[in-house]
Amino acid sequence: MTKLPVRKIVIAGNWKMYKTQAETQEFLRGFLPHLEETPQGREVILCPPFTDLSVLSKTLHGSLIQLGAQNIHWEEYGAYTGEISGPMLTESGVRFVIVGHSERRQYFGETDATVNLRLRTAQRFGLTPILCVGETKQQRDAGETESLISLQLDKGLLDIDQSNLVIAYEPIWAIGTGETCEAVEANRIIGLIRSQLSNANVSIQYGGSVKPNNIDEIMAQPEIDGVLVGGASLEAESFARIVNFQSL
Ligand SMILES: O=C[C@H](O)COP(=O)(O)O
Repeated sequence: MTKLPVRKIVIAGNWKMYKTQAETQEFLRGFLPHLEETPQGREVILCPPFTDLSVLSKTLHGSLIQLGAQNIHWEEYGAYTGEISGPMLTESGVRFVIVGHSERRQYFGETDATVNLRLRTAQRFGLTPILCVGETKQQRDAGETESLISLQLDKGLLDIDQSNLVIAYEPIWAIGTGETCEAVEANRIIGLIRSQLSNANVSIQYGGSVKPNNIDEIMAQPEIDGVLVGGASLEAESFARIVNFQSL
């Protein structure tokens, strides 16, 4: 299948709970010059901790990089200690938000129902959500990958506008482990995800131990429209190599 031009290439760095503001400035000094070599049409997103959003928003104004957040609450305001709202994010210059990352599901009790609420709210405030789905090693070994992902999509995407959405397939066993899912297998699962969508033009990323040495092969796969990068997005040179991947 040929990639349609309407499917955007979306490359996002998820910094998780890494980088102070000073470290962020240092990263940008090393990273920004590399964007001069970035081919047109690639959407580059940084999703830092909340405390870095304002500083990034000011520094990145007018650059190719878009800002993303790692979470959004479904209420506009209220007594929700530790959460953040849509208006707070948009005021900080945020355009994208990661929803349903496996670390949120595993450590913070995120369910498909709360994922759906967060997705709806992100869209209500004009943000583009990046919905994460993926299976554990145990679920893969039990042959449950396809049914699990199908359920995550069914419940997560209830009443969601698929014209303003990015999906990330992140097999949990490949996150932070150095064990990448074979590119061909990631392509197969992403094809299945696409077949379940009402809008075939949704950009679908792969995430899980994406590195400079495997990015070209991953991006050569016809169904894969981008990557969601954890560890390798923390270092300027390695994230620059990923953003400036070579088409095979
Ligand atoms: O959101 C990013 C993913 O969790 C991937 O993390 P990783 O690249 O460190 O494996």
